Amino acid sequence: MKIRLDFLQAEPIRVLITGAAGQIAYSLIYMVSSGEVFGKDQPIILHLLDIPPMTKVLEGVCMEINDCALPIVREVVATTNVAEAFKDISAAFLVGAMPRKQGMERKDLLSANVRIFKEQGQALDQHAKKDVKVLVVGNPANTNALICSKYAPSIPKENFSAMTRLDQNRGQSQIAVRCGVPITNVKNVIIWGNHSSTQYPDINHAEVITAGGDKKKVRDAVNDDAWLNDTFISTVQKRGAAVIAARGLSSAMSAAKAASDHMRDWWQGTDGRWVSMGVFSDGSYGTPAEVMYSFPVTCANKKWTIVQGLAIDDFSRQKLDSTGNELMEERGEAIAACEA
Ligand SMILES: NC(=O)C1=CN([C@@H]2O[C@H](COP(=O)(O)OP(=O)(O)OC[C@H]3O[C@@H](n4cnc5c(N)ncnc54)[C@H](O)[C@@H]3O)[C@@H](O)[C@H]2O)C=CC1
Ligand SMILES: O=C(O)CCC(=O)C(=O)O
Repeated sequence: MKIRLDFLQAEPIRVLITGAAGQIAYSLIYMVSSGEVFGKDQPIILHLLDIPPMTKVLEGVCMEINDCALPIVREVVATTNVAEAFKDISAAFLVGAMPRKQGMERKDLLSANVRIFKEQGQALDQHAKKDVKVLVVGNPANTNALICSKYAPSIPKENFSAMTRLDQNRGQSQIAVRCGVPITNVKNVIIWGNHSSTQYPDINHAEVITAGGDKKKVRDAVNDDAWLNDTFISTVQKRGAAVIAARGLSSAMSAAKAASDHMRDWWQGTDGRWVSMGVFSDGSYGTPAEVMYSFPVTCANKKWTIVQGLAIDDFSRQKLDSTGNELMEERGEAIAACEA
């Protein structure tokens, strides 16, 4: 499919979405193609990858992209060929993987999904641009991102990230509802660690503009430590499972929105706002180095920087350590699965 619009001057960039026939991609493709992520003046060539049994579904998705008549979409490369999918790409959303079913933990997907990310790491290494920005969404996202980067040694480790933005959005939304304010009034909710039930949603540095217009610490505005230290944390940690129980399918619309938010902020910058991203840990805050740990970061010039100097109390310390331990365990299992 080709749509050519001569008035768009910028050179198109190639953007890959894997799992393109799946449910997250169904929302994500539109968000990316509407200009939300890379900018309304940035033409794109969409690369869509899925597996051969999904070819017909992928054809239907391509028909719909055509029918959306999207000004920035110059071309669609829909394929089941990994080399073609990764050729010359500048950004990748690695969504394609098996989702968990009711009763499973995300790490139960590890052995099935980690091999996909080994293969795609190798494909990035061989075919993608060296400054490609990679967002891993497929679970277990942090460890899949680590494996992807391990098998793409020619691409800087800083170019790989895992999605914890959905958890951040969930946390901010819980606080906004509790305080009775719009979501835009809440900032600096942090997700530390793994995108799993050990993640630590931390409000100790978060602020809210209250309904009365005052800027307050979230802890003071909510004024209910029992709710903040227990119900809030477990609601965010278990939100994915709650959606599966309700829908019979895992979160998709909200996951696509979070993937768009994550890549947009990385690409276009956060202007000082903190966002949470799973990134290659340098050991900041006493976390294990060389795992993909979610930190608060700011982004500028297409680079992320970990927010430093935050006070970590004993309650938080224990939670940062426990999710870090899980990531180290996953790393060991994933490397063993890739080498088997
Ligand atoms: N990090 C996060 O916050 C979130 C992560 N997820 C994860 O995202 C992943 C995708 O979820 P859905 O879109 O709902 O699943 P889905 O099952 O609807 O779609 C997945 C698609 O990936 C394709 N696929 C499988 N293996 C592939 C491969 N090797 N290459 C390319 N495509 C492949 C499948 O054929 C399918 O079309 C799951 O692992 C899910 O757990 C979902 C929500 C949030
Ligand atoms: O919970 C899951 O395993 C699927 C989707 C997900 O990761 C989430 O909703 O947070």
